[in-house]
Amino acid sequence: MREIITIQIGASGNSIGDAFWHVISHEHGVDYASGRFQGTSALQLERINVFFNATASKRFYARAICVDTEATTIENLHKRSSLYRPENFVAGTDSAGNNFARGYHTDGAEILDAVLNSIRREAESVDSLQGFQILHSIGGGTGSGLTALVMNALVDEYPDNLISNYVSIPSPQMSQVVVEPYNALLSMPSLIHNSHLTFCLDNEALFQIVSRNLKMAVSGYEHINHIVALTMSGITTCLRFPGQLNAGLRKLYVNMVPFPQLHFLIPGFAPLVSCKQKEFSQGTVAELVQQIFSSNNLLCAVDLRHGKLLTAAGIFRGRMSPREVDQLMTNVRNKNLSSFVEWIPNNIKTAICDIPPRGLKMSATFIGNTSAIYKLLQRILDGSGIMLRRKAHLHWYTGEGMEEQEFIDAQHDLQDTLDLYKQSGEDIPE
Ligand SMILES: COc1ccc(-c2[nH]nc3c2-c2cc(OC)c(OC)c(OC)c2CC3)cc1
Repeated sequence: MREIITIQIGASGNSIGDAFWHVISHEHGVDYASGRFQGTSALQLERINVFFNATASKRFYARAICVDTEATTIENLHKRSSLYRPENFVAGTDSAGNNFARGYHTDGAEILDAVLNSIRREAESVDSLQGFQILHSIGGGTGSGLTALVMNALVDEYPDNLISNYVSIPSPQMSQVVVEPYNALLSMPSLIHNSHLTFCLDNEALFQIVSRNLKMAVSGYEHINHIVALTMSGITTCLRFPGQLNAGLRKLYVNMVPFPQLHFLIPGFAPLVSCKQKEFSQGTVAELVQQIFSSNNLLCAVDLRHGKLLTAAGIFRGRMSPREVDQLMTNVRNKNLSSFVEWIPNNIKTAICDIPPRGLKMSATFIGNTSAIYKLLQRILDGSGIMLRRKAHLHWYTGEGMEEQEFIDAQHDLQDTLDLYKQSGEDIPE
């Protein structure tokens, strides 16, 4: 079996992780609270080991390392569910204070060995590790700094394994901490050089989806985390259920990422409509196809029309005609050839799983590798650049052992990737 270890870091990473485990434990017939299997189909068990471990008493637990520099988040997880193994909880004694430097150099560094020991124990107990999925934000200190530290260690200790990241990206509209742009900027070198697949979860888009699509007041992160969890469930469908694809992270990477640096992926999900709109929804495949190519259903505040798709993947779930799905997806490509780069033929792939997500008859999940992502990368560059020019708040970082040069080096890394994405929309990058 090709097992994946989930590493959820910081308050945001653990909130996203808990929502993910809530969704996929139900899909696999596992009771979220107890870990007991209550499923009805062999399909739910066939590839359950990709994300879960089975205990001797036929109970299941999440193969998840839950990490934070302070104990509160971890204690709450422990109270919520027996899906998590206590030995996979790693908590520090002092928050990283919304500061990358404390997550990387001080408060995070103090718990790095404990994190790596938990990862090692899980890695040594699986049959054939395929890789990691790391869930974190880059606006806070732990999700940015400690994640970068852990990723540097992972590439050294597990050089042959895939690293995928689900990254919550702060929004200037919803900024909680003034130095979020610095933490996001400082996270980029590690994401650029050590992540193979970086799924971008842009709070700016997610807040819009909740207010505009779902017509709900944005109060907290519950709805946002559920949308993210549904999307993660869609992205991992082919890993978790048998199907026509011999699905693994590496095959997804090889087919979605034409150049190593160009691995910043935009997820989308459909349907994302309010309860009222659901009554008027036709519930057709054509509707799903239209929605997943609409910028309103993307989890990043970018417009697909402002760039070209290098590659795209569509994962359809529910009982539907494969012929109709293929025809509609082929039509999208043929009617919008200018929206796809010419230098990658056959750059759109569709997969179908007849098991729909909970509460839906059918759904579609989109993964786009588009040059339009440069706008999101530019937002991170601009947001940090404004403060850096004034050297505003730098003392919080230099006081923890960092140099201003690290900010400048991160800007150069990010600018290089941004330029490569812009170029990819015009021609084959150099
Ligand atoms: C852009 O063109 C292509 C993209 C992917 C593939 C491919 N080849 N082999 C696989 C896959 C693959 C496809 C998936 O979705 C369609 C997929 O689910 C996210 C998925 O699972 C994670 C996979 C993994 C297995 C082929 C062409």
